[in-house]
Amino acid sequence: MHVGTLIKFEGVSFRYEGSESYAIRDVNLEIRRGDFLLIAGMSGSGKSTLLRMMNGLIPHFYRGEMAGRVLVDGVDTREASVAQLARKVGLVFQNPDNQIVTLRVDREVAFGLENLGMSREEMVKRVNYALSKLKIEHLERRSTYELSGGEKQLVAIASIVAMKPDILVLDEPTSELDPFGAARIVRILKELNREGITIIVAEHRLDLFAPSSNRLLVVHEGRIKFDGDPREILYDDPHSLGVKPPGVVKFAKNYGVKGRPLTVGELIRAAAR
Ligand SMILES: Nc1ncnc2c1ncn2[C@@H]1O[C@H](COP(=O)(O)OP(=O)(O)OP(=O)(O)O)[C@@H](O)[C@H]1O
Repeated sequence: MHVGTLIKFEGVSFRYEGSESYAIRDVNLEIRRGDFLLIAGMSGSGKSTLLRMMNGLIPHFYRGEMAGRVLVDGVDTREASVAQLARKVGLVFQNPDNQIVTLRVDREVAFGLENLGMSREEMVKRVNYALSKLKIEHLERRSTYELSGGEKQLVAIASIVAMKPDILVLDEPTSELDPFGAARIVRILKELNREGITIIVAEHRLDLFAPSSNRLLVVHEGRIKFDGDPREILYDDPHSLGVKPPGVVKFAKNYGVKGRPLTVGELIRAAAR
């Protein structure tokens, strides 16, 4: 294993119980410390399944047939409990309603910390840290029932950020958010990444996430079909893998702009050259 490898998949396949086909097929993958890894692919391609294998939800909670092994910081996920893995890998669920379990925002953000046996003083610090990182201090005393879908998504992320995991895994974190809210999530994740947290995010909104990612993985029918620089696949042949190229890419190709820009800013600079 390379120095700096945090998560390693070795010949991993998984079939959910009751399902005839494999959701993940023979996946080999190394995720390194500091990566901002974006996972794309059509609906049902296996993105959520891959993420569930990174924190042990598979095989500990989801039943099925698994081949190969997943190592998190050198530990086989089959040999560690989900609670142990949660100290390293924080997973934000696709649907915040499946994650939020308490009635008030501050309690929700503290919930995971209570299970770590942390002092009250440290817990208050962590809750404040997470609320301020997500810029949702104003929601602190609100009932979780009164939150909008977007607010719930931010609270769900804050409750994982409070645990300060080495690796933050997010399954479509912007599904409930408008473009401004989604751009805010990208900024927050970028900041966390700069602070040393490894970010892994499954998303359909490539236009927002690709510019911040150092690496893009395209999953197709349970297999990794591309693993590399986002600019490469988005400019070469995204359609063959069911990936919709961002508007900037379409524009740059139509008008022959060089330099493979991914953001409007890059596009303008490239066009001016
Ligand atoms: N809990 C489950 N039980 C049985 N089959 C499942 C379960 N979860 C996912 N699957 C199946 O596994 C395959 C991969 O699904 P997965 O949810 O990993 O894809 P995805 O790329 O995350 O999709 P989406 O973008 O819609 O979230 C699909 O065929 C799906 O029907």
